Amino acid sequence: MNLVDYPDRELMMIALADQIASQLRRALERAERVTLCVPGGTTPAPVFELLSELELDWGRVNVLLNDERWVDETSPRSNTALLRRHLLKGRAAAATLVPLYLPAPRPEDRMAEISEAVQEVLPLTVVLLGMGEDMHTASLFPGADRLEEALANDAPPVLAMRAAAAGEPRITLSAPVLREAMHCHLLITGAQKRTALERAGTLPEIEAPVRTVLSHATIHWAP
Ligand SMILES: O=C1O[C@H](COP(=O)(O)O)[C@@H](O)[C@H](O)[C@H]1O
Repeated sequence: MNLVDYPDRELMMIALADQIASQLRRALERAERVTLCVPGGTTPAPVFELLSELELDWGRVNVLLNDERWVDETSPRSNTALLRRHLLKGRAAAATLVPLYLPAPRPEDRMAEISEAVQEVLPLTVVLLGMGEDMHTASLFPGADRLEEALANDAPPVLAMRAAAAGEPRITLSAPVLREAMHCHLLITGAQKRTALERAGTLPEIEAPVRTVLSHATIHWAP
């Protein structure tokens, strides 16, 4: 595991935002457009705030979530709303959001459109992932209904996913799309997630889905 320990969260968020911005800048020297893929949840807002003010040709950057809860943007659970509040503003307002949620009762109702839009922005240039204490990443939850399919090498790029621990239905990128990213970062905070990360290294992917990216990712941890 390529694990970087930081003395505190603030330092970690600054270092991580700088690394992501440099990787995007370097990729923009060789490609017309690049794709940044980011998590939702409670951890990444500080890194989003820092990134949104960094110098970058944001007009050539696609921004895509790792996963979304099937709720509209008025919900406090919406990862898209989090992105709009903390990342897609300031300099980064010029980036293009590729939505993982479109209004409909179920993810399956809009899957064809969403999947087509996602495939147009692959491969991911930089993926930043989070992890839950249950060792899920994106919406690859232990015990989820389509987890085995999502972990397979021939998985479709985007899947609907349901799991007891997930609350509402989810839509998520699959494991091969995450693993094939040019640069992969996993952002983890606190003692409980550190213990969960170490445990994930000893378990099969089906029990600890985050394991699917552990050999590809730089893992950033702070207490
Ligand atoms: O539900 C989700 O959880 C994970 C972890 O979130 P956190 O609140 O523990 O930081 C997140 O990475 C994912 O994108 C989100 O949908």
